[in-house]
Order: sequence, then C-alpha cells, then structure tokens
Amino acid sequence: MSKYKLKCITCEKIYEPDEVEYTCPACGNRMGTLEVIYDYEDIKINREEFSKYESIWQFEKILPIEKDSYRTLLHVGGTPLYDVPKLSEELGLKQLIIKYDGTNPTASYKDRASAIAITKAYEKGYDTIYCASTGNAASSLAGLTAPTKLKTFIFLPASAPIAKISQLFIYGANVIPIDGSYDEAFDISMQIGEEKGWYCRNSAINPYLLEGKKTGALEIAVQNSWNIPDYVLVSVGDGTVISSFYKGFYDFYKLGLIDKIPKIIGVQAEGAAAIKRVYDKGEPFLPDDIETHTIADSISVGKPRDIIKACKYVKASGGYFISVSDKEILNAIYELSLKTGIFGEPAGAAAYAGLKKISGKLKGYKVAIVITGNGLKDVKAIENFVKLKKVKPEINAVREVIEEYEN
Ligand SMILES: Cc1ncc(COP(=O)(O)O)c(C=O)c1O
Ligand SMILES: N[C@@H](CCOP(=O)(O)O)C(=O)O
Repeated sequence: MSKYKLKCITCEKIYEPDEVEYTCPACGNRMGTLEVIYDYEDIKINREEFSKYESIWQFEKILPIEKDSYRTLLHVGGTPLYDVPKLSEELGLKQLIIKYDGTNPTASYKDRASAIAITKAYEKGYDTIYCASTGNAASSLAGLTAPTKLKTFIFLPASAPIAKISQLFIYGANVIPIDGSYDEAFDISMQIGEEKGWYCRNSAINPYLLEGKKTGALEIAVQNSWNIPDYVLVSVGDGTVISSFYKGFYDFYKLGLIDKIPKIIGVQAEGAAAIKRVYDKGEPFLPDDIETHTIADSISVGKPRDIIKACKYVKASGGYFISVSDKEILNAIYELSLKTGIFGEPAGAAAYAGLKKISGKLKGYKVAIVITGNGLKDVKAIENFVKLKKVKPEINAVREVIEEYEN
C-alpha cells in the first residue's frame, strides 16, 4: 500500500497514486491540481533525525518516493539559513532569517522540485522528461538529469536570461527556445509532452514536485532550531513555491514537530500580479490570464497554473499577497547584497523588496524571507549598478580613481 494519496484541490476527490498521473480527471482541463496527503498517524518521525545541512533526501519519510529509488548525484537542499540580527534590528523585527537557495547545484530553488521529478520519472519507467520554464526550472532539470540516462526537453522563452539558457546547453539538454512568453511555452510543452508520452516536470501539473519544494520550509524549521517564524515572505509566479511553504509547515505541524504554521505572504511583481488580483477579489478563486511586464523574469507569469492552491493555502495560513515595482526589486537586490552579501536574482530579491515594503506591519515579529535564485543568473537586470569606467594602465591614473573612491 502506498504511503500517500492524491487529493484534488478543487473538488477534494481522493485518488490512489496509480489512478492518476497529473491533475484531477473529474475536474478536467487541468483545473484540479492535486495535493499529496499522508496518513500522519502512520509516520514515525522525530526532530532528532534531521540535521541542518543535509540534502532534501533526509526528509524521505514525508516525500512521495520509494525507499530505494534514484537520488540525485548533486546535493540538493541543505542550503544556508542566515540569521541577520543587524538588519533585523534596522527593520524593527524580532528576528530576520534569510533562506538562500542560490547555493543549490544549479543556483535556484527549482532544484528541489527537479530532484523529485527525476526520481518519479525513474520510478515510473520514463526515458524522457520535459518542462516549460522561465529558465530556472529548465536549468535545474538539465543539470540534475545531466549525469542520468534521461533525455531532457526544455521549452522556454527565447528571451530568458542568457546565463540560464547557457546552463541548458552546457548540461546537454534539448532546448526549444520559443519566440513568445512563458505562458505560451507552457501550453506548447503540455501538448507536445502529451503527444510524445514524456514525463512532465511542470510543478503546477505534477503533484509530486511541490513535495520537493516544501523541503525549504522543513529546512527553515530544522535550521532555526525549531523556532518557527511568524511570517514567511516568498516571491510568486505560478504559485507552486508559495504553496509548498504552507505544505511543508503543515506537514511538520500535523506530525506534531512544530506548534504553528507561519503566515505566508506572497510577493508578486506589480506587472505580473495575477494571483494577488484574484486573491484580493476573494473566493471563489478562479484562474486568471493577464499581460505581464516585469524585470523579474522568473515570476513573469500571466496565467498562473497553481493559483487555486496558492490562494487556498495562503488564506489557510492567515497570510496575504502584496506586489512590488521593478524599481523596488532592483533596489532590493542592491541593498540586500550590500547589507548581507546575498546576491539574489530579481525574483529572489523580490521577497526582500516585499519585506521592505511592509516591515512597518511586521514590527516585533520573527520573519523569514526566501531568496529563491542566485543573482549571477541575471546580471543584465542590474546593469545600471555596474559603473565600469576603464582606467589607463598608468599609476597616476589609478591613483586618481582611488582618490575618487576615497572622497
Ligand atoms: C527564482 C524564482 N523565484 C520564484 C519563483 C516563483 O515560483 P512559482 O512560479 O512556483 O510561484 C520562480 C519560478 O517559478 C523562480 O525561478
Ligand atoms: N519560473 C519557473 C516556472 C516553472 O517552474 P516550476 O518549478 O513551477 O515548474 C521557472 O523557474 O522556470
């Protein structure tokens, strides 16, 4: 008997894992994304079995995978959690902790999901796996499949940052650069993937991937010595990462390992705030489709596929969604780098931009922010901060420049 079941987020129908591959057949049209549910009574688990910097596989008792199936060669998860008391004090918080996932093997949060996707592809006997991506899911799938026998097909906007695209080629993926948006790449990927019978690594469709992503929340609990933050801020595109934070804390709560679930705050870019818009209108939460314009390519999503789950989970946590402008995001990248040394890509630093925006409301609370991607993934975004002025290779010319810096 399987250790988990799948439950539709829309109609709440429950399935055995072998009854359904991706979304709820009863709801159709990919409307019912599924959540993985466990029988918490059956799971014997305690705090002492976890350590602070182990990979995601230390959580295998609450991951929907089999005991002896494939585990990634590279060390996914166990990324740093930084306690930053000085910045916390500056913002008037009780504690500020920063989960930095730019140190994952391919430099983003997405490795947590790709790792599970690869394990499931092997368990299910697939030889090819595909995804639609803004660049991070893609590079993570490409990087983590590189040492495996799996063939990888990637659909992404040709306009994705060059560092992310370069990762794909260096890892030997089959790249389909679509001259269009992520939302278009997503629909095309689904059609081709279904035609070809490939395994789908699109987090909002494949229910197992969120379980990989939830390990970020589990790590916050373990690494902060079970001292659970009051608020967690995370950036939002399709809505899977934010849903995974709720799910991770929920699992630990149901297992009796923690005594509360933080309020989860979703940070969207002003030019791509589809989920915030729907959430603010209230229930029923219905899918949306908007035009997007933002420098934060990773969260430039007009048609968020996990919108229902994201809204329901955020509501259950007592949280909400906010939006930040591109200018606020850029300033956040710079300020966070300057004050902590953590250099996030725009979608990553958006969480800090969100914190700056609402820190007045969070005074006296313990807050965690999640920096989901490494700044080196998109250096073009910060070109205005790069003031490169050539200096003649002459000692006096160099002295002059140093003097300018010193004054
Ligand atoms: C760096 C980064 N941050 C945040 C997100 C947002 O995650 P989601 O689309 O699941 O909301 C993504 C990609 O999706 C991302 O690549
Ligand atoms: N912004 C994402 C989009 C898809 O990622 P997924 O993990 O939600 O499937 C990206 O990084 O490509």
